[in-house]
Amino acid sequence: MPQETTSPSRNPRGLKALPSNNVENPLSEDTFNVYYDFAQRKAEEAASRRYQATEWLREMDQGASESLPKEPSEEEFCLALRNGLILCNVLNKVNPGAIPKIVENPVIPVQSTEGAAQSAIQYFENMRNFLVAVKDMQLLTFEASDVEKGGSMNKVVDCILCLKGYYEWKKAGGVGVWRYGGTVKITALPKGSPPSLVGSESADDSLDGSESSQYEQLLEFLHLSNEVAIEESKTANALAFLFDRFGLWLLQAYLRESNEIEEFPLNAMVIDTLISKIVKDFSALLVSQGTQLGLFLKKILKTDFNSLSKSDFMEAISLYLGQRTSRASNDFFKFCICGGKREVIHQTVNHSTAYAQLIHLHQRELKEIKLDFQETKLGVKQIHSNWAEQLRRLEHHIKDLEVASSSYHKVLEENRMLYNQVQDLKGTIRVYCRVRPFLQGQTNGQSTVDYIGENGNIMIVNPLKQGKDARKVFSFNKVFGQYVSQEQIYIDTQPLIRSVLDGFNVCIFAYGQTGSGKTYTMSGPDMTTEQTWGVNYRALRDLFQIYKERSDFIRYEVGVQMIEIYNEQVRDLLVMDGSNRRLDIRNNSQLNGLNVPDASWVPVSSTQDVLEFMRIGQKNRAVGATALNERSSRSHSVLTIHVYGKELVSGSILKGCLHLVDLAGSERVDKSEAVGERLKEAQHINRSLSALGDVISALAQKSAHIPYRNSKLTQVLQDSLGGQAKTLMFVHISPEVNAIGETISTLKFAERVTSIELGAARSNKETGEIQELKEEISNLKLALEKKEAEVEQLKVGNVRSMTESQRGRAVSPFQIPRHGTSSSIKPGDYNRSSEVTLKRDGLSTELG
Ligand SMILES: Nc1ncnc2c1ncn2[C@@H]1O[C@H](COP(=O)(O)OP(=O)(O)OP(=O)(O)O)[C@@H](O)[C@H]1O
Repeated sequence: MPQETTSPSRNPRGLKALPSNNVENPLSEDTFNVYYDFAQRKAEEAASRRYQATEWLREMDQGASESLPKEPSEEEFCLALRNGLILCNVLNKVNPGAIPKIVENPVIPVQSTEGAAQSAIQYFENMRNFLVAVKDMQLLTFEASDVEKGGSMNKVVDCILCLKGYYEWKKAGGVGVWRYGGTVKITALPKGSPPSLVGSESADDSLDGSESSQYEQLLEFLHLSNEVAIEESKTANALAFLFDRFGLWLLQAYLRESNEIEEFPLNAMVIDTLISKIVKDFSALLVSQGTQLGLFLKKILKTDFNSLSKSDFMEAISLYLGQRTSRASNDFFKFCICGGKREVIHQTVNHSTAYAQLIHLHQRELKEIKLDFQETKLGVKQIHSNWAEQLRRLEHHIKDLEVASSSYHKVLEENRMLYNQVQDLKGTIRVYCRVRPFLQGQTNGQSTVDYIGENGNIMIVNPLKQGKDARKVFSFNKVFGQYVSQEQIYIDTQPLIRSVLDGFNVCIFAYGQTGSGKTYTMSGPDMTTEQTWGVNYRALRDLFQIYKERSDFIRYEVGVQMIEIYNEQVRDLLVMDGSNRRLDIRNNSQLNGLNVPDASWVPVSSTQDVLEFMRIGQKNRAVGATALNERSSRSHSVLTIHVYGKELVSGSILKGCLHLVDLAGSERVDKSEAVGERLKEAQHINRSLSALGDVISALAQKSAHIPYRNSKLTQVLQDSLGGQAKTLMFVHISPEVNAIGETISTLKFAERVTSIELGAARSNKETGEIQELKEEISNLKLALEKKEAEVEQLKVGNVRSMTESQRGRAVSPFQIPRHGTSSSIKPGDYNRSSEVTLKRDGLSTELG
């Protein structure tokens, strides 16, 4: 081991730049030690590189192994190489023919003066050739003065090691450009630059020769040449290490990615491809890094060199590193924010600054979020309390509304009652108007109904007319729009049903042109669901309900009749035998309250009973087809419910009847385009409806004579139109434009009806005494009749006729038989004929 590397007193390279221990520059012991350690380390590294160069020279040249010791001192090394012989021989081995002629004088001991002179010649010749050849090969060179005493042996060592590297690369079959130490070197020199400043062949094109020279000078200035070389080799190692890691990570990542593939084709080709990809990426990365660093250095080198101190340089490097770090941190942030994989970051990035900034950013964001959260919380709380307040106010308001609404309903109810009472007192006929909706399949075209008011007004618009004539307002007791339910229609009718059980006569009839909805209102579209039940069924349901409620103090008997007026003939609809007997109408003196006493009278005790008979009646009803309506009823149907009640305590008798009338279509004859039988029907219908109009007109004018007898219809309804009855008319209209004529005439007729005052209705209630007296009179009358008949028979000796007059009179509790009413109801007979039905429904037959 040479002495200079072990002895601290020896300066292997002079250490001229290191501060010496002199009085002008006194150093503390610590500082001195630091410098000393540094100098020693440098000397050791320089010696190690020198030995490396020596070893190679000895291998390459026989002469070297003789003249150059294995581990020469710097001086020995310099002496051995000074004549350039070894260097030229070695260079010719590396690059045969590089030096065509080598001056090979016999070796003369260096101590002799002659030898020194010869050596000087050799030195000039050989050294010059060597340096030129090395320069031509674009390898590291040195200056001729470097092999003199006091020259820089480090440069000589660098040159030899560079040559060695080149040689080994070449021997290994090196292709392309060889880079010394694998690092980028400053090579390009301007013309005329001293050969000593030649760099390696790897060029950084962005740096010009002067910069290159400056770099060398800078390194010299910093006394870092040697250190740089060491650092370079360290960097090379580090890069090699990084390369390995980077490459292996990529490899790992690739293999991990392909985890699911069972049989991974790890053949040579795959490995080669992978590795070459990694190398490519890594090289690109290095080149870009190198470029950036080069730019940075250029920036520094462009500054005034003389004013650049070592600390300035270090500071600049720190600045650069700082900038790089912060840029990397930013990238790192972005990566994190973009949702990069954390574990990957932990593995690959160790940026404490980045973490710190990230944490800082997160904390700041957290703080902002917390503030936002607090604000939102407050906002929500505020909204909540506002809501609660509003809710309280709303509840209060709703309660007020409930109170107001209940009072309003009470007032409404009261109004209705009062109104009905007034109507009752006035005895006016109540008229309700109902508008039929457009039928299924009809397009909801223009409606003639323009407006329906709350107070019973309806405005009809005639699209065929212009100006004020186009609109006409009619007033009724109530107007029901197209979508009013059956239930709502019935509500105002309900009080009338109670009246029937109180002994009043009530007549409800439906008026309107064919297809305007009369049957719909009276019977409903079908009987299957209670929801669609018409007025008839609802009325009967209520009637029997009240009947039951009062059963403790009034005993009721109820019977029904159903007749049809067709072509001015009255027909019984409850016949079971299909007979088509013409029935007579008898008014005024009917003690039993039957205007058509010969029609079947059927006792009933429940809604079901009535429904059953109504079904029979509907079946028997004459139905004909016209151009206006396929199923046009061309007759008036009258369902009459007779109620007889006896108050159990007082014995008073109550007699009421309810006429439910479904009139035939009210349209004019010409409209129905009927001929023959249909024409006859239409004429009869028109006549009866005209008669109805005449009766109404006469009643409205309070005429002395009311022409009831002009039609069967007015005759049947006489009690309900003029007497002490309560009458309600449902007038129906269709909304279609083509029905406008009929609609207006219907409404005009109905308006006339509204104006009629019949006077206050009267109950048919008779006290027990009157009833007894009446019965007595009746019995006396019967007895008298009997006597008269006997006398008559005795006179003519016709005993047979007498027996006939006594036979077949069925008497119901409220059916006081009249002389000559041989066709009065015989429930017994009826029961016999409809035995099956009656038994099933459990009908009372006690009236028979
Ligand atoms: N308020 C309503 N809602 C729904 N459909 C109705 C309404 N009124 C009537 N209709 C429908 O209109 C058509 C004719 O009605 P409806 O038979 O009751 O008329 P009409 O005046 O009794 O006829 P006709 O004089 O021939 O007896 C029927 O299909 C019926 O279902």
